[in-house]
Amino acid sequence: MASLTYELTLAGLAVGGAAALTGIGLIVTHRATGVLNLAHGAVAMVCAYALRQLVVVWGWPLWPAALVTLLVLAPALGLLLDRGVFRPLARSGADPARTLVASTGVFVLLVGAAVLLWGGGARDDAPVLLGDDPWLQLAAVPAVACLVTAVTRWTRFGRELRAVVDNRPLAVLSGVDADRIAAAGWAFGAFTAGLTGVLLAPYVRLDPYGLPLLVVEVMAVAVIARMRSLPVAIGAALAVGVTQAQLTRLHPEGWAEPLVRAVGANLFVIALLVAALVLPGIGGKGGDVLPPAPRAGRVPPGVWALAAGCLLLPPAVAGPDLRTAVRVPALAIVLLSLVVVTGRAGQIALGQAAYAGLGALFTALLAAAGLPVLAALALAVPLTGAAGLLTAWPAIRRHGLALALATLAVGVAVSRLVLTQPYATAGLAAPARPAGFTTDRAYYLLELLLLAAALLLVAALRRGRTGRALAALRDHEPAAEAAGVAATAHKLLAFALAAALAGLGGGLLTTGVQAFDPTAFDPLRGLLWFAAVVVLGADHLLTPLLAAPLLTALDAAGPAGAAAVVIGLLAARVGPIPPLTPLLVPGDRPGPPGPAGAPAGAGTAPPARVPALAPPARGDGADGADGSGGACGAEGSGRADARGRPAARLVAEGLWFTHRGGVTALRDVTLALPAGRVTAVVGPNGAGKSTLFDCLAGAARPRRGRVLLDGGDVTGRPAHVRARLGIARTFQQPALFASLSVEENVRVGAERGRRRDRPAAATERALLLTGLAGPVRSRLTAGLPTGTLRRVELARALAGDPHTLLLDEPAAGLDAAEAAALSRLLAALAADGLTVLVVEHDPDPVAAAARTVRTMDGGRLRP
Ligand SMILES: Nc1ncnc2c1ncn2[C@@H]1O[C@H](COP(=O)(O)OP(=O)(O)OP(=O)(O)O)[C@@H](O)[C@H]1O
Repeated sequence: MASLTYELTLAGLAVGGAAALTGIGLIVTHRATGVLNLAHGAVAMVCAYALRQLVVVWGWPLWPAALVTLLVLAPALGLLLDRGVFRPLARSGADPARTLVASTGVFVLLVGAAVLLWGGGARDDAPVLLGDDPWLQLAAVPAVACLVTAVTRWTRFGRELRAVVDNRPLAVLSGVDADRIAAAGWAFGAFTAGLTGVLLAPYVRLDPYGLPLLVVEVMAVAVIARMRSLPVAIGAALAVGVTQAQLTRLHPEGWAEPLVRAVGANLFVIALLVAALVLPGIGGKGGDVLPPAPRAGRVPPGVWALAAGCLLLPPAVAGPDLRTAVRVPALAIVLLSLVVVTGRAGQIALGQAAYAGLGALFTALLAAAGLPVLAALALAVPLTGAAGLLTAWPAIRRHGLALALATLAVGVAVSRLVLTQPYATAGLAAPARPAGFTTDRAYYLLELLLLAAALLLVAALRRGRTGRALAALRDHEPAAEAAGVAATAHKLLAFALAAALAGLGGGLLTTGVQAFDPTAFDPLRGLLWFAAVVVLGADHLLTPLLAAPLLTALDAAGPAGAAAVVIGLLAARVGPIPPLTPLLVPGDRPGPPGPAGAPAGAGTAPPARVPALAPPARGDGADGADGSGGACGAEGSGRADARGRPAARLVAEGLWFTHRGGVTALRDVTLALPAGRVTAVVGPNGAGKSTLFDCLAGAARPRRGRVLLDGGDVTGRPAHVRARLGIARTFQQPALFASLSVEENVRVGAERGRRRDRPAAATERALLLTGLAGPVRSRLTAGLPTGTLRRVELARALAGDPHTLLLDEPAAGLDAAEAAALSRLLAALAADGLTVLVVEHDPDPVAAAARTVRTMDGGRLRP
């Protein structure tokens, strides 16, 4: 028994050692470059194949071949990735999401290239580098860790590396060559990837798919180590490795047996799932979702015709056998799911293949249980949607890197723990096609019908209120929440709907090809589909219609791996070349929904006492009413308290707030905002004004104290709820939804604010009030002058019919005339009963016009 324990521990330590090497490589690359290299495993696989090529095919002696592979080839590959992909991205200031897309592209590209070069089959003749002694393999771990520690602690390079990690711009200013540091990080990361691949290949079968995915699984250890601590990564890797090995001793009887076996074989997957979903996310918050393409555009009718032609061609020209073609509409529906979740909602979704697989599995299981296949499909779709909801719940609070990892972890876990497990799929037959649709041609037409229905559904979603809210969240999450959009609910909706659509596609696919094949829903497929949709234009309905025939044709007609190489090349270059919406005509954007439905006349005009904002004289395309009307100083029509003073509508009561870094930004701040008055808070940089503002608007929660609205405690209410209660806000930097037109920006506020019953009329009124009712209403906000952007933000805030308006430095970037017009407007709105808070740096014209001006300093309001 003791010797079995020893043997198993040793085997576990060997696996854990390889995992630890992966963790070290990932952490070092991440620290030096800021990139979590998803393609680490693909580099490992390429190096393992290269060593095999040198030794087995070309007959080189083992050690020279290993030295060439690890010390020349692997670092060269790392440098190539740095120069060819990631450095241009870093220089162009690409956000983390785009970098992730590029690393997904590199992953797909390397796998495709390996399949092209060496074929897709598994090989079991990988050269063994360190013999059978696991201690030797294990010794490599502390050796590499010590090397890394010594280099980072005691060399000039290490000091510079730490300087770059701490503050890259500052390090560059003090003469550190950050590019050199990043290049070295990539070279070293690729070396460790190579070492992992070469050590692991003899123990697992060498194939282009398995090894990269194995390395994805062991990413868990780097995540557990918060991409930071080498000892934690090593400890976690060894612990999981040993536990996994020891689990093989358990042999429970009955139903638990296959489950324990599955868990025992996939403990790293479970660790990844837990690390990605349960541990606090790595990476920052906000602004790191996939950005929209800079311009949506009108698609020339010819392109739509081409797409329709591609889809209609097979049944028109091919004979009765459409074996390959039946994959196309099903795949298009799966890809359409990515248009919803990634394109419209901006969420990185790397695990979509899992939902397609679950849809296929549910359809097959329900059909096997005796349901007619269409009923099985109809039930499988909501079931998959529910699975999407369940898995999205912990994932949606994450952003960027953490979200990518969470969705990838879900994809890998579903594939490993469900789709490939005998307890879920043993003896499962593909569902028979529905009666009347048994021939390929008839089935294809049925799929086309369902695809058309799915397209119509998604088109309606995108055009409507929900689509605008999703785009708003994607473009600027804090601003969307401030406008009243419930972020969590909308993201869940996007994930669940996308999962349901992917489930429909998966169910159709498995019924179409008459086989349940788990490899069709492998996590690598998920990466390929994600990359394909992103490079062809994620937020466009045409993308799935073009990508599905392209991928299917490349798979069927091209050499194996060709589709992955093409898509991988495009995705890896997605940063350096302009974002790919090649089929769209720039600038030729159809106008947003017009004022149709808005009642004409009095219903849309600003109230007589409120002057509209003057359009700037610069001629930015805006037009509107003349701002000369004057209700200046006509404040104070709000309700009054017993002593005749206006009653306070919004009250901050003894607020204390401490930021994460330990800075106490608010110290016992009490402020009452009377209804029907403009109140200003002025103060120097760092006084705490924005923090107070965030506490009032619901973007931050005070440590102590309360926020009261009309006497009710709203301290715990989030930003979108406060917007619905009537508190609207603007931001210090204009925060707008870049992919929406001016009018659509305002419309989001009208649809989500305090009064939502007549959004078209409310939008029109806000546009008129802010001088934006002319042609500028259909412009995208990118490129508009700051003064106009501030007016769009104000219009969005006013469109929800708030009773309280919080304005953060509204005069910043305005010229004197614009600022004067703004203070006239605010005074008139206050005269109409609006409660206004203006936070300003200096007592400028806007703040000066306020009835009450309070000064803030060092987190306290002066009496
Ligand atoms: N996210 C944050 N994390 C840590 N500290 C913060 C954060 N935001 C602000 N602070 C600190 O809190 C204090 C108050 O900052 P705040 O932005 O509220 O001041 P402010 O008066 O609005 O200044 P400014 O006009 O420059 O925006 C400052 O010392 C600032 O450095």
